Amino acid sequence: MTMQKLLSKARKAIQDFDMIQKNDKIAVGLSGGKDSLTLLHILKNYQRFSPQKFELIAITLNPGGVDNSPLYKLCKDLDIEFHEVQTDIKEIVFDIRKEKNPCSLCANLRRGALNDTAKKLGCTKVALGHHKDDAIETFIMSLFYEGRVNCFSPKTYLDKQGITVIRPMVYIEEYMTKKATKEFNYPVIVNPCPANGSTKRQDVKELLAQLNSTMPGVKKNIFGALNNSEKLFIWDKDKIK
Ligand SMILES: Nc1ncnc2c1ncn2[C@@H]1O[C@H](COP(=O)(O)OP(=O)(O)OP(=O)(O)O)[C@@H](O)[C@H]1O
Repeated sequence: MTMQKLLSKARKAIQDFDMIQKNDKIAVGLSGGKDSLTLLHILKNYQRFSPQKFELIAITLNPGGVDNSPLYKLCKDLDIEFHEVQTDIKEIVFDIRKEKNPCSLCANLRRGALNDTAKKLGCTKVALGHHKDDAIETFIMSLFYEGRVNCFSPKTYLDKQGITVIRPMVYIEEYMTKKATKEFNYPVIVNPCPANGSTKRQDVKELLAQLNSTMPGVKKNIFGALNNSEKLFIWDKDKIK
């Protein structure tokens, strides 16, 4: 039942944003966290009935010193080609650059290494495990911390690398990835990051949960606004003049 629900939401997002084309080779960025493990499982199932035939592989970037052997086993069981790339991201972020706000540098380094590896392996697409709650949180973080109306896109073509990033789980709520993780017993790799859980994203997540309990529907409305570009009423001086 959980897989059927996940598949129906993923299929809708894939179709709404035209994410997959015939003969695509898609690399799932597999962190070993619940979200990308769920994504890998969804795409493996989706492959069976997708109208566009595509190849699927998984890439894991090791930030340094993580035992990812459970991911090798999982991919073997699912019959998915698996690539682990050793990196020195942890050393660069924490020992060399000694970043006070490590998350954005770490995310940039991971994104670059993942896209480069996918390109080298002949992939046309990279799939990331961002879900609906990530989108709502990112939208609010941009507004609150940067004063911008902005969010990541469900599909982005990167012309430098010639690769397209897709996020097939943008209609899937986080609670569903937690449920899938329990139900299918995914081999979750504990995130070794010292900043894990104490980030701005965590603050916004908690704030939204509080708001949503006192004002039910808040998260639904934020997500609705994100999907309604025609109703973006902002003060445009040139148009108002
Ligand atoms: N070390 C990594 N190797 C490969 N892909 C990664 C790695 N870290 C992150 N990604 C990809 O980028 C996405 C977003 O990264 P982020 O750190 O926000 O993860 P997350 O929201 O905690 O998700 P997850 O539960 O999959 O770790 C992940 O879902 C995954 O697809």
